[in-house]
Amino acid sequence: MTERPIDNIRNFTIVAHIDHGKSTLSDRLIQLTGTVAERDMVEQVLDSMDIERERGITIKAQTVRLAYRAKDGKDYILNLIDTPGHVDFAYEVSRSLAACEGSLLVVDASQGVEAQTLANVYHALDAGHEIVPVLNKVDLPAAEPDKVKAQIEDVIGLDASNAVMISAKTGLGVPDVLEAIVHRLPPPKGDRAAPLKALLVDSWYDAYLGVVVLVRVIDGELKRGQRIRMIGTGATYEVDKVGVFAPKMKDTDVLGPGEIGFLTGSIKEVADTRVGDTITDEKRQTAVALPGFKPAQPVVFCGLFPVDAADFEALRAAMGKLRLNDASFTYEMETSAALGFGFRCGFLGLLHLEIIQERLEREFNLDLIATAPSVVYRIKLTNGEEIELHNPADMPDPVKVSDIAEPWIEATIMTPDDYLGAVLKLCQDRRGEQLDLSYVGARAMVRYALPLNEVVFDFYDRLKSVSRGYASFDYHITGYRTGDLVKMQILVNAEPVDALAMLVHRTRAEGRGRAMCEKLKELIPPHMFQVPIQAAIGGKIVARETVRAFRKDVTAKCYGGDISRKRKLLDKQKEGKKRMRQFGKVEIPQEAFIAALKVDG
Ligand SMILES: Nc1nc2c(ncn2[C@@H]2O[C@H](COP(=O)(O)OP(=O)(O)OP(=O)(O)O)[C@@H](O)[C@H]2O)c(=O)[nH]1
Repeated sequence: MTERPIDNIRNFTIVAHIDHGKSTLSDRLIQLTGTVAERDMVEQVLDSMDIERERGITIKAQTVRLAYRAKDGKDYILNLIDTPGHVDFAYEVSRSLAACEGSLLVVDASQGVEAQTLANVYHALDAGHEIVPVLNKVDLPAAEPDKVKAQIEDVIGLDASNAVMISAKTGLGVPDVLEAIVHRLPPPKGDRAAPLKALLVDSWYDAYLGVVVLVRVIDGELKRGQRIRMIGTGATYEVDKVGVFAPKMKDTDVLGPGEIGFLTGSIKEVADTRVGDTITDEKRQTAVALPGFKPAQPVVFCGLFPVDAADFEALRAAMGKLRLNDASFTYEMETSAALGFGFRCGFLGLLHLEIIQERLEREFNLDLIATAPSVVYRIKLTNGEEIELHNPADMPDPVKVSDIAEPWIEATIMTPDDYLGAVLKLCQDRRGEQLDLSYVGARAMVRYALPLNEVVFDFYDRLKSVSRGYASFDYHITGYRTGDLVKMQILVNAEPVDALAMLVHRTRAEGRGRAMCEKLKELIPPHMFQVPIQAAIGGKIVARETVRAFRKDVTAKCYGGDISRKRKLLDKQKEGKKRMRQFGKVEIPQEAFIAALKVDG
């Protein structure tokens, strides 16, 4: 096999705000370089998971190697590492960036710079990337490329005078992107004669190959049969296969400096690999390890319980399978008085939670109840001990608590001026503190400090609704602050429902309690007796609603003797019952648990 000269390699990512056309451009690049035969071209090759394709979002970093003959007649290898576009998966962005030398900054010419454009481009600049601005969607009548160029220069401070103008949809200008990658992004640097040094970019479980490790070789060579050592974990393996993504996995004999590819060995579990670790040769080790990354920490927790208690083991098995490919998702067994056996699960954010829940229900055919999402609180006890609280139901007795701290974030929101008032009000209502307000053309850019607790429920949905979809949002966690937080219980028919317990700020407790009771009143069907719903802090009731008594007779409307129709209705009601949970004498529908929390107090 011919050695690939390092000067002819380009490793790059595409950074963009959601929907600005990253996937469409990736597909075009794959198509133009003939990497995938025309007949195999499924739209959006890189977004391979079903849910990713349906929701149009990218979750796992994917890689593809493009072979490109440039106008100068030279053959190049272009490695594209895809990056996820959603804030929940920001950590996956930084690992992809670390494997590359340059980025394409894709900005929708009809929308301009958005919150995630900024967040992602700053990450790329931090990673030392060379950046080529690309203005996409110039085919749209609303495109204003000159204005957007000025924005890129003013807000980001990048020279946009030679931005590439394209329409990823029609293909216009896309060949210029390939030329820009070759001529404007730098080749990697590395020493083939040096001992092996490679970055462990990502790893996942493949049904046929076992654990597959995505690597970026910095120095030396990675070969089949080589014994390697992971410096961070200390583990050693023999390399079974090395190869590249073209875009399907294809074996090669060796990966040289600057190359991105995969290796397999007798690695048992994804958990045995550490993203950011340095891979070296067992016998001839590199002197200096790479700096590595901080592991992704789950920040949002919730309980997941099977609707049918008999599904508990199936749920455990399904979670184990998902965790194989997603080390950022954590779970441990939990029991709830109301819901029985289930799991306390940790996620990177609300979207991550929804995706995992959806995959469990869809791919594993499970019916689940999710409890209130909660952030991780740090509680100082009067005896000096400090604990982390992942579940409001486990809150210690308030007399033993000296203070409670909650995570805060810094949020960047960009919005058309027309909706600024509504956006500010929303942030203010969520205990936000304004840090900064400036303008980017006709769009306002605000920065707010906000408690994460106020953001996890429905902040993003509310933001989209008050701005008619025009505001964009990005955040990062800045640290913990103590606050006047109290545990609020919800009592249904005088019984506390642990799955609905939550920590709230004292000033917001009454409003939220009232809103939850109102919402539950709508969601809990009438019973044969009155069902009081109460919100309580300690022994004090702060809100109350009542579901009035009513006898539900579904067969009343099928007068006449059609017994099969009657049976069908009764079956349907039984089916409906399965999705209910019994609390004492009261049945609460499954949807109530999340819906009750999506209320604006
Ligand atoms: N008119 C027009 N539409 C485009 C163009 N490029 C992409 N789109 C459309 O814009 C939408 C979003 O494009 P995607 O490529 O899925 O966006 P993305 O940035 O990959 O989104 P994420 O994967 O969620 O980050 C799709 O409906 C595309 O068809 C373009 O050049 N012109």
